[in-house]
Amino acid sequence: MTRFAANLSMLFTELPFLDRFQAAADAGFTGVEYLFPYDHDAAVVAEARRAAGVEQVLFNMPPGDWSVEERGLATLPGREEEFRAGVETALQYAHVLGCRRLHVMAGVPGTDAGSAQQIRELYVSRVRYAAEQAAAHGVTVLVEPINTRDMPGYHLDSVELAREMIAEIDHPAVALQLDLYHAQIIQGDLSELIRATADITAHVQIASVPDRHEPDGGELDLQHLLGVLDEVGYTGWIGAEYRPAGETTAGLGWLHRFQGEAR
Ligand SMILES: O=C(O)[C@@H](O)C(=O)CO
Ligand SMILES: [Mg+2]
Repeated sequence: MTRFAANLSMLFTELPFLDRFQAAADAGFTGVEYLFPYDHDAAVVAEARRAAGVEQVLFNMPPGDWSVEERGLATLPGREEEFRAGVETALQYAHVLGCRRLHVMAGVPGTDAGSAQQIRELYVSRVRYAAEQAAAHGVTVLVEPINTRDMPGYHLDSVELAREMIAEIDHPAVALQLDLYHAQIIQGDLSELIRATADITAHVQIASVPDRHEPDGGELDLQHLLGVLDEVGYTGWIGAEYRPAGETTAGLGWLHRFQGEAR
């Protein structure tokens, strides 16, 4: 049975954050993910999760100052202390929330961040550090290629680069977060991509392309993609990370259709 997680940063935003857990459960989701829990006390978020009876699948490590377009610290020189403190905070939340996956965002290094080689070395050392800390807590650190139309200048802008980085970091607690929405915009050829990355993929996300709405519309064929994930033996979670075209529950026909099918 395919397991779908509601991304609470995008779904059920009609409701306050803490109410979205129950809304996701009521809609039929068995797991949740979101970008950041840090505006709330970990115990309060954990109680919302527990009361709703959903699994905490994923969230992101602190990204720096989101309001000034910082999108992760892993490639930003001179932010070592903040990066390490963020790893610690994220692992504390993961412990309280019972979460086994943390996304570490690469960041937008900018033109004054150093040479390509220096940025690469910094990225490798920071993600390796996060993985070493995470492994001690039974947590896997994920890296996610993001398309630069949505996030201009984002460092990890291709799946090929993610594979190279994972190989170079060479730590069992690092894996790929394969967001099929970004991957379609970056390169397409998704069936082959799912097959080629099956050995390193620990989390998948879906949305329609190009609008990032419900995953059963636009240029992707969700039924086909779920079939390929089945074919390669993917048994992990699939995050529904899209902006609903209208009210969230009104657009959940896809969930009922695919969850209802014995897969
Ligand atoms: O795809 C996305 O945007 C997210 O998965 C994320 O973590 C960064 O915004
Ligand atoms: Mg994503």
